[in-house]
Amino acid sequence: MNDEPSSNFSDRKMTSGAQRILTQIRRRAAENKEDRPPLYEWLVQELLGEENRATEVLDLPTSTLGALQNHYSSDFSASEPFIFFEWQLTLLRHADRYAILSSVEAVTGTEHLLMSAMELDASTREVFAEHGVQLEDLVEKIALPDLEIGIDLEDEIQVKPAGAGVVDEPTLFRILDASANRCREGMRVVEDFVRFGLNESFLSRELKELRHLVTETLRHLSQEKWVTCRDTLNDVGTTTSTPSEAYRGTPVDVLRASMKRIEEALRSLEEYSKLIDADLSQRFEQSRYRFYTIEKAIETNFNSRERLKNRRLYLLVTAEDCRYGLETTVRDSIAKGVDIVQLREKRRTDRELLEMAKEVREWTYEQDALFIMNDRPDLAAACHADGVHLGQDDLSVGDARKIVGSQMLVGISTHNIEQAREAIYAGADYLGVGPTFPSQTKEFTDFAGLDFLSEVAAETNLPWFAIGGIDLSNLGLVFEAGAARIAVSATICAAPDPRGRARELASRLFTNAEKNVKM
Ligand SMILES: Cc1ncc(COP(=O)(O)OP(=O)(O)O)c(N)n1
Ligand SMILES: Cc1ncsc1CCOP(=O)(O)O
Ligand SMILES: [Mg+2]
Repeated sequence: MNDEPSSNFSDRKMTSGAQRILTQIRRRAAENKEDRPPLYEWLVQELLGEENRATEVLDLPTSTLGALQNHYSSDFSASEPFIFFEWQLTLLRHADRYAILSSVEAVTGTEHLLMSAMELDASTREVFAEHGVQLEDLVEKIALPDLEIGIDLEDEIQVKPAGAGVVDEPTLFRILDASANRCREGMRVVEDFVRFGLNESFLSRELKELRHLVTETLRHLSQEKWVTCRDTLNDVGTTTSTPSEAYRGTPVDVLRASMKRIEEALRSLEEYSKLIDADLSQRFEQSRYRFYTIEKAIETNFNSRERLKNRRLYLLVTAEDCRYGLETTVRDSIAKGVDIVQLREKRRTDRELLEMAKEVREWTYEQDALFIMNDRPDLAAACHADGVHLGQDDLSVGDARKIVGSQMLVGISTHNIEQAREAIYAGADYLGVGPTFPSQTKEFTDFAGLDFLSEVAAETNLPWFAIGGIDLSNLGLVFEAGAARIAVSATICAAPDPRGRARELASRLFTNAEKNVKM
């Protein structure tokens, strides 16, 4: 069976079986452009055509399965004009829901694709009903018992009932002492991950600073008395542990558990210190909010690194600057190694821009490149782009995320190290770093230059792209400054041979990455 989890498909957790079947349909749809492809019929045909989790969940007698396969072996004509990309997006949105219902890992598999097809397409539903299969039956088969999916494991902890007046001073100190330790220990665990696992200088420093701040606040809380009140042997909490506490599958599980512990501990400190000093309580509250921000930046950091892994060549396109037109430039350059395309149009009406964006979206999708919309989160959302790029004067990351949601990539232009730090802290997925050299595409009076690239290289491993006047002649200097990724425009769009230029740039980036073992 080809149903092992795979993480490479549109950043979803999806089994390789489901991924392969969707790729197959996409190919069929691409070959069959003029027709209105019968996508649901093709999907079911593929699902029934092999042994997989869908057929396993169906669990049909051979004769019924044979009859269904027979039905789906005929030629179909579609009743609706589906665009593959949008069709797949809807299908996966529904499939993901079923995946969440069926396991805590929420890996989307062939059985979830089948159920979404039955949910979304009346004719699929009818055909299966004729063969005695109802969607509800399949849902019942895949759904975990409530106990396993909805349970809050913390509720299982047995704590001695606390009567009125039980929180006397020593008890209060014991609570504060336990929370303070939990908080500091958790912070060490997180710092270790960020420092040694992510190799992130800036975020490590932020964490360290926050740990010192919390320690400083604790110092004001007559901590010397706490230790004398400590009574570890009689602490009921030391012997109670939940199943989730004992199991940590990956370092990221360790990290996440620790981040939650820190937040809980800070909350506990905040609440119980109110009984002693309201100002100190407020400081714990501020530390908790600051930690939420750092948590988000850490999560974004490793997610973005995964999503942009091996994507090093980023092309900015403006139709009128493309010597061979927009479509040829985009398609040819992706074919030769461009991994990300940004539509950067400054003089279009919104309607024109959205139409163009939808086209670039299709071209990039067909060739597995990412598509980023410049400046406009609203249009990025409307055309289902992979991301949006923001300048220093555009919307903030937070405001853009309100429009594009948490899954879309948000990139930010930065021109000095403070802006780069701020962007990391704000949860940007990647940085544009420049301008490095004078550019044919945009006029500048000030240049951040190569030194800025070196500063960013020392500060973060969040994906960042050196930009501004980069071409084959100065690429060596850009690499020497520590860049592993570049964003370019004129050197490809205005080149006599954009394919050759893209190939050469991609090859040099690849060789550089091999040398430096950078992501
Ligand atoms: C990848 C990338 N980096 C930087 C920029 C520049 O963005 P911005 O400063 O907003 O300027 P405009 O491109 O909007 O003129 C970018 N677009 N892409
Ligand atoms: C939009 C932008 N922002 C900084 S440099 C630049 C233009 C990049 O294009 P080129 O590679 O042609 O200099
Ligand atoms: Mg901009």
